[in-house]
Amino acid sequence: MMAIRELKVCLLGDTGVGKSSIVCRFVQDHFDHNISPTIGASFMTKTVPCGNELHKFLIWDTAGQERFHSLAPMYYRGSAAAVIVYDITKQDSFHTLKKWVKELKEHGPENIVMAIAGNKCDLSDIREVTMKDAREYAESISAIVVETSAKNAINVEELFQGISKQIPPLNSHENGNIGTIKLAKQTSQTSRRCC
Ligand SMILES: Nc1nc2c(ncn2[C@@H]2O[C@H](COP(=O)(O)OP(=O)(O)OP(=O)(O)O)[C@@H](O)[C@H]2O)c(=O)[nH]1
Repeated sequence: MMAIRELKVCLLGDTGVGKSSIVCRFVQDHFDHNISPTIGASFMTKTVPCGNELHKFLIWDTAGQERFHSLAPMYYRGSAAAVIVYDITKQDSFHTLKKWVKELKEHGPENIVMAIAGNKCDLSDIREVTMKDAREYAESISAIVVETSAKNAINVEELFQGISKQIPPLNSHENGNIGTIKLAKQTSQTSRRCC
């Protein structure tokens, strides 16, 4: 018997930074050059082992287009973690990320784990955001930070592993409102929905 913990995770960030592509790489190990912009939000799950627990990520991939901004609270409310994504080749997207962090701090769950993903690191020859700037900023807000490439499958697993490690274990006194607890056989299951 192994405890399965359901952890709501949302992805936030500018349109086109690669949120859906990161989720698609993580859940389906697939990359689509012609992926469409998300309308509203999309949902997928993936279960991964973490120590003697299983973490079932309930992943809400939000739409980055400004017209969907007002929907975001539905997805970050009750989230154990937020993955905030920017595109390393677009300084503007790093600015948008900071706005999301501010919103999360003001209106998000108190103990939300924040993970910053600098996506498209396969395009580092045209980067506009340095790793140093990203690290310093992440440190200032106590967030995890990693550069990813959904395209080349770089650091996507590591991103979610990093989140898993930041979630206090079940026997911790701090586990308050970060997911429900179920007992189940030791199976690793992945629910796949189209992205
Ligand atoms: N080179 C490169 N391109 C990527 C990468 N990740 C995503 N892309 C491309 O970037 C574009 C946008 O990707 P999406 O995953 O739709 O971006 P999104 O953040 O979900 O966008 P919205 O749904 O509008 O919020 C697509 O053309 C992807 O193929 C990456 O790691 N490297």
